[in-house]
Amino acid sequence: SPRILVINPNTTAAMTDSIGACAAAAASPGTTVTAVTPAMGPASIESHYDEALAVPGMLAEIARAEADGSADGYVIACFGDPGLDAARELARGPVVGIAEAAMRTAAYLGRGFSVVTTLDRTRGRAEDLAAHYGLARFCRRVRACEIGVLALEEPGAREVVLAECRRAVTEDGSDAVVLGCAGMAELCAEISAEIGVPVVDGVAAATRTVETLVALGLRTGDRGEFARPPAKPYTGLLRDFQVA
Ligand SMILES: NC(=O)NC1=NC(=O)NC1=O
Repeated sequence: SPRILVINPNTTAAMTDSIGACAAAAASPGTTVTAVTPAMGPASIESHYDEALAVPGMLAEIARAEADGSADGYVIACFGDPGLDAARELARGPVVGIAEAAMRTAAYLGRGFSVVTTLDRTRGRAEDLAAHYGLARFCRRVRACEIGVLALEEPGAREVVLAECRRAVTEDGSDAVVLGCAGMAELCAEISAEIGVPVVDGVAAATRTVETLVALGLRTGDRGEFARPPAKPYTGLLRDFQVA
């Protein structure tokens, strides 16, 4: 049975627990889902700086799982898809980010989707990812709740997210809404029930996507761009990142 490692690239264990529960709920009965928190990195990812500093800790989790042979595929559970291409160089099995999975899934559901994310400053990243994945024509708008990632747990946050999702339907004419943060995963069912269009949570979408790729015996091509990185020294805090 497939073993999926879900990596929360930030270092907030409570978020890892919530993400892991959503991934496990989405997975098929025979699939094993393990969620992990990196040993180092930002408490949340809300800027390019946070995203850059999340990558080494996330990659270390993939390197460990590859050394153990303990995972058949990986989910990177942050809406910036941090370190996705580097992860694909290290992993034998498929690696899927929650933004790519959610956007590709939403594109099956109609002519256009809106993304509802956290801080306004992260909207550009979501727009860039849509374009990078060839989905700019499907992504009608990226909206921000102006709620910090760790503030999603606070009272009143879910109402703000719900209101923004409603506006995505009434103002953007979107056929689907994508939740633009792993911290929103547990709100998906509730928001879906309220707004009358499909709501895509990237944690669930990525988990099922990895499961499907593994079941089809598919993995990242390792002939060229995504071959293992060339061996070389890394210094200072990165000295343990030398690839065998
Ligand atoms: N757009 C986002 O808020 N992304 C995220 N930051 C995190 O720490 N986790 C996410 O999913």
